[in-house]
Amino acid sequence: MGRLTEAEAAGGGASAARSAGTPPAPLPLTFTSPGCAATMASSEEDGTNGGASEAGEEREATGKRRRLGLLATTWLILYNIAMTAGWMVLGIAMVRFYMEKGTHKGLYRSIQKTLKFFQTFALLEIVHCLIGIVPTSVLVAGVQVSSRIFMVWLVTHSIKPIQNEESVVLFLVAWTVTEITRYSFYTFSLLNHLPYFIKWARYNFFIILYPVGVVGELLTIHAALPYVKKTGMFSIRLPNKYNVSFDYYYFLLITMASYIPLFPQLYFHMLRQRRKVLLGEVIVEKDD
Ligand SMILES: CCCCCCCCCCCCC[C@@H](O)CC(=O)SCCNC(=O)CCNC(=O)[C@H](O)C(C)(C)COP(=O)(O)OP(=O)(O)OC[C@H]1O[C@@H](n2cnc3c(N)ncnc32)[C@H](O)[C@@H]1OP(=O)(O)O
Repeated sequence: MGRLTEAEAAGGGASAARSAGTPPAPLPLTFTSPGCAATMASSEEDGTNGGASEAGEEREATGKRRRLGLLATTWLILYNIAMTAGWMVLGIAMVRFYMEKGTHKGLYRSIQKTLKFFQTFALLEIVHCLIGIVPTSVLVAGVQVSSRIFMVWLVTHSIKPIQNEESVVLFLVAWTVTEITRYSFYTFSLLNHLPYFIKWARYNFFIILYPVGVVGELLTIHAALPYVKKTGMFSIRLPNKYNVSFDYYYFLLITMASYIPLFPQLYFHMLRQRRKVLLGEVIVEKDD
């Protein structure tokens, strides 16, 4: 499978696709698409003409909202507002804590309830995708959300001795800035009043924040390893009546290793989204 840039799609690429008997890919993928894309890679097919005039974009957005339905749009607006507010509260609490105490020690403890609530609430993103009210790939959303839930509940919440690690602050800051930007981007987009700065921030901040967040997460899991090994927490040893064994220590090692194939997929997905939205590049799959 090859890919066409916008210029190719407009000219030779599109005609090549036509002459091959393949109709050009429908652009853009709308909210009425049947559910979510099935694979991470397939999410790149949803080309959008980012180079269209503002009026065209607005018409397109309005059309999209109409097709999405009032109920789903209203729900998404409320959801995104709530999430923006939640992550803002978290961000302000972190800044206040640091200004008052002058240390990061105790910071996680002070914000953990808000963090757990809003990060767990983000499970709805997988639901949104499954029921087809957002066009994100269910795999992309699933990997993103489940890795966060794992970090919050099965690592940071469960392993108290690591809660004061600097690496926890690293991923908390990366997550918080990202989510305030991301949810406000969705909110303003749904309201058809998207300031350019928010759009720019949504598709540029991640370039630094994604690796920073991943480093924070990996260092935190790494810091947890000695404790997990010593205590044998969440592990099941043989012999037992079910004849099964599970070692959380090795599970953590495997999880760390799984970042190697999975993180680049998410990162490149975001780079493709960036090219599409900021640079107006249309990526069209063509048959070889
Ligand atoms: C059980 C053990 C599990 C262990 C797993 C281990 C896996 C390890 C690998 C994972 C590493 C992850 C690390 C991560 O946690 C670190 C960080 O997050 S650090 C901070 C930086 N992070 C980021 O920048 C995150 C970037 N990620 C995202 O933005 C999303 O999660 C992602 C799902 C990747 C976004 O993808 P999406 O395809 O949705 O992109 P867009 O935002 O451009 O949206 C596409 C279209 O969908 C519409 N949309 C999406 N969501 C909404 C919504 N809530 N409301 C309204 N509309 C929505 C959006 O408007 C776009 O529409 P259109 O194309 O029509 O304009």
